[in-house]
Amino acid sequence: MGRYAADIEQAATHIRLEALCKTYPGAPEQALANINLNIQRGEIFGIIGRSGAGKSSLLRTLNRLEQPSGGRVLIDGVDIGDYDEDLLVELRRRVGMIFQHFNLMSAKTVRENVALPLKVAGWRPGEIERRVDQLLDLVGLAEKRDVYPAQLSGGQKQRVGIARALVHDPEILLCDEATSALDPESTQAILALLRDINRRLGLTIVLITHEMEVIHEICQRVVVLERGRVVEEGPVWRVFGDPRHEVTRTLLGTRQHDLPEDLIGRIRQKPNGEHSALLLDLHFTGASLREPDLSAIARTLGTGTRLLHGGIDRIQGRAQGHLLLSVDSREPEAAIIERARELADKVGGLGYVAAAR
Ligand SMILES: Nc1ncnc2c1ncn2[C@@H]1O[C@H](COP(=O)(O)OP(=O)(O)OP(=O)(O)O)[C@@H](O)[C@H]1O
Repeated sequence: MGRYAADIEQAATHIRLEALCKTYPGAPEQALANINLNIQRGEIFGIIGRSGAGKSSLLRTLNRLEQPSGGRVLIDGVDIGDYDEDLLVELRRRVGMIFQHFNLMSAKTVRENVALPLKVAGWRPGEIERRVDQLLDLVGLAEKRDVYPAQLSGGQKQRVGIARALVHDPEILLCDEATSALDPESTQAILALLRDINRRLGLTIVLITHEMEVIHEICQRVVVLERGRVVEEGPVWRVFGDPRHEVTRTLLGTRQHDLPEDLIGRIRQKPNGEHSALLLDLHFTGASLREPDLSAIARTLGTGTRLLHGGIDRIQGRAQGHLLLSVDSREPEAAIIERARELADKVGGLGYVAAAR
């Protein structure tokens, strides 16, 4: 992670959305309904939500590819809603964009693809050459400058897309599912590149994705949309570590702690005789910055305590996750949970399992 959420919170607002609404002609529902958001300068900001939640609509209002039906989009405090054609051309140079399917011209070489927006802007050939070389160096594609897109891997194509998006030295980069068409290795490489240009160029990056790993890897803050509304927003460590809205929990489903089948089969609501152990969930949300202290767990819960399932992940420098323990004790559940509170951010009993002998 580059900057952590605390630093980002102190940065200046770069993009501000005020009561933003979007209704498409003939559509029964609003695609965006009263969105209020601040995106800070230099942060990597993620937008997630189910299909049709309004992610693309939101992203596309930031460079006026979509015209809002109501509310305002302010960039550096300036409302872009009244921009005329000339100002829109200038805006789209300040706000670069990359796409899932790269949108490259297949009949043009890498160099020509990157050069095109500069040509359109009337740059002189010598200046174009210098700028294109500089950008291809930045994205690590200098040796591919004269090949055609068909000869490139997906990751390399996206590097061309990134170089092209950076030609006018934008202050904002919009990423529309930029890694969704890539294999895991290329995804990692593109994310590393985005992180690198965010740091080196101070770019504000706004991305939409259905890949939660992408948010986990590079975003500092994330917003969750549902039916055009913001249902949850916050630092990634908070939203991922302690999701509050059901939609967020569903989206994070694969990352969340799920009980394995065999354990589900063994859980009883009540202790079953002598050999029942309480199944205790220690949840580390990241809020307290605490890390699981194994000796404290053993001291507090007793030496008969076993780790059955779970694990700890790290997001933005915070340990997060669940540890599922079986606690072999005759004490009432409430007393065990009370004592366990000092061990984790949240503690809960999930039932009873047969104690190990
Ligand atoms: N050009 C359009 N005309 C009419 N309705 C549209 C148009 N574009 C989007 N919509 C509708 O607006 C809503 C939000 O769509 P949007 O594409 O912003 O969602 P999304 O979260 O990006 O979805 P996905 O993840 O499937 O790409 C959906 O109900 C969609 O059907």
